[in-house]
Amino acid sequence: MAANGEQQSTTKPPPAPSPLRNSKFYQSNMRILVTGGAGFIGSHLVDRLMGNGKNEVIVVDNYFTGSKDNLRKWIGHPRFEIIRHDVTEPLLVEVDQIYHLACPASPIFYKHNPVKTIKTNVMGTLNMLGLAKRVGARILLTSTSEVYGDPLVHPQPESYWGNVNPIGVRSCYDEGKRVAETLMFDYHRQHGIEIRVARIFNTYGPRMNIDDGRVVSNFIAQALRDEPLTVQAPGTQTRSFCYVSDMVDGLVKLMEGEHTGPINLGNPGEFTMLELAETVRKLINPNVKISMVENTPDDPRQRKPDITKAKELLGWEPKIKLREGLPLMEEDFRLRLGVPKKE
Ligand SMILES: O=C(O)[C@H]1O[C@H](OP(=O)(O)OP(=O)(O)OC[C@H]2O[C@@H](n3ccc(=O)[nH]c3=O)[C@H](O)[C@@H]2O)[C@H](O)[C@@H](O)[C@@H]1O
Repeated sequence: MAANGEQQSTTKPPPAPSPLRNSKFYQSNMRILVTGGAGFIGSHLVDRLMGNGKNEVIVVDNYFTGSKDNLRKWIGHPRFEIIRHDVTEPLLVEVDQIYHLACPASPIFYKHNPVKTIKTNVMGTLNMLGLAKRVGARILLTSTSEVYGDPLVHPQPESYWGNVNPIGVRSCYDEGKRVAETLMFDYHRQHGIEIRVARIFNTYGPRMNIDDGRVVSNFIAQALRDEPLTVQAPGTQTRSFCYVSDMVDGLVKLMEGEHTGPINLGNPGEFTMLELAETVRKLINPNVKISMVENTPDDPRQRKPDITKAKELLGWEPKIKLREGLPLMEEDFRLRLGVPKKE
């Protein structure tokens, strides 16, 4: 281990990138693959990558939770391509960078077909690492705060190994992402692949599926529909919510920087679910009720990122506070649900 806690590559140099990169007539545009690019975070990342006016972006998605609608503005653009493909099957494309996001992230979706979830994490990551090795691409994995399980250390630094139930209903995702991280580091050590590992904490913003099932989208949709906000018991469990544009900044900085990670990306502002419900109620609909409902097994009791590494190594920290981000998401949900703001 190096002094900063990162794993060092012990063997081969990285595979050579395409000869085009070193040729006299160098292509200035990067070819970037985004798996899960039609999803919530993926589509915001695509906007950022396309926005620099040079990159060519290829999206791969099986549309289980993603939607072409999220990419509407890029469809037909000469530097943009979209492929309906499931990452559990191999893929061959010539690219320079791979952002590997593909996997359902909301507990109700990842628990819906747990065998498929773990296959996506394990075989999907193997396939993308195989592609990175073959074409000499740098690959970034979006891992998750769920690798810390129900954490006994608070806040969670990257050096914490976690407290995960290996046979619980969440393990298809938690353990799946843990294996995905292992595969990333094994390919790095054994084959010299250039890797980047981000551990993403709860993220929210426009384009989340309205019936995604995660807490911020649930509360906003419920407040707009005049339905009670469903706080899962005990309501004192905490989460830290990062606005999606901050998250995308962090992902791009990690990919472009020199550090393999793992690096936590999240907003350290910590709230109980009851506090979140109160905030949403005050902001959107003061008449709405809060109802306490049953929780699901193994729900982490506390979660807050230690972002010292992200600050020091990437010069990144989130800018948007929950109170600033929620209204932006409210606006998007109002449009999609057809609920105009009352004067
Ligand atoms: O939002 C995310 O980015 C994260 O969402 C999930 O993690 P989790 O923290 O369980 O997300 P939620 O389903 O939004 O639950 C957060 C908390 O809110 C509570 N909750 C959820 C839904 C609801 O209607 N009411 C409610 O009180 C849950 O009990 C839990 O304590 C995923 O497992 C993570 O991979 C993902 O990074």
